[in-house]
Amino acid sequence: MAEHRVGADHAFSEAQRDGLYRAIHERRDVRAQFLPDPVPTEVLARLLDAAHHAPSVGFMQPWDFLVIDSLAVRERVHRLFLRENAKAAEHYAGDRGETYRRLKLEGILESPLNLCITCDRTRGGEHVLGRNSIVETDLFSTCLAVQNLWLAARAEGIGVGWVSILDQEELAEVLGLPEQVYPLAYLCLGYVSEFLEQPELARSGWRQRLPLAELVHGNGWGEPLADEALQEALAGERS
Ligand SMILES: Cc1cc2c(cc1C)N(C[C@H](O)[C@H](O)[C@H](O)COP(=O)(O)O)c1[nH]c(=O)[nH]c(=O)c1N2
Repeated sequence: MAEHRVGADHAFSEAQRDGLYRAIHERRDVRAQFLPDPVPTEVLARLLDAAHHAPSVGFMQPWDFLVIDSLAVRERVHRLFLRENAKAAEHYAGDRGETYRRLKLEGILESPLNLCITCDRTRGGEHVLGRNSIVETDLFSTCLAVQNLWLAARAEGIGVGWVSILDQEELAEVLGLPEQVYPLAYLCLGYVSEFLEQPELARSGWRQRLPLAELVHGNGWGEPLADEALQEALAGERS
């Protein structure tokens, strides 16, 4: 009798799995490597569809997508960024301040396309299944839509950069958002000259990836894992 492998009926083929993990590991936040080439319509449609297939609390689907190709709108958003980034820079002094000022933290004008993914906090009515205790679950859901799009974009060879150094109220005004609609993610999209191997912040010495083995606990905070083999496997994972 053939050996039964648990899950074998439902697992993807090895090549498909490799593709998924590759998208996860080689996804980057892109700021400095955008090319001006437009994102083809059918590719953009696939990315938006990937985002729309994210999980959401109570199947609320609180997201909307603003496709921003107008240079005038991008210039307005870029001005918001410059203002907020000047404020952010004040938090860092000395060498750290100099390093901060050298960081490229957005590609709003260089990328051919910007996308704002919003969260309608009222979608689904008064009571959304699963959102009784934790009201932020609509925001969490929308983050998952962002991640779906980000990974699908990597598979399509398209870079995505998230710009959060923006005043949300001013951004909402520039984009004409209704009161209940929160501008959750402002993204820059486009083909790239390269995908960096490491996060840009790691490369510039700002901050390194933490060792995974130190972040995984047993049955309570700080408890060792019962499964020592898992502990060893985690220690061997890529940095
Ligand atoms: C919610 C949120 C908000 C931001 C980011 C990410 C996320 C999840 N990141 C990108 C962030 O710096 C990046 O993800 C990490 O440095 C790790 O790099 P990779 O994404 O793995 O390349 C980001 N990057 C940037 O240059 N400007 C920004 O304003 C932001 N804002």
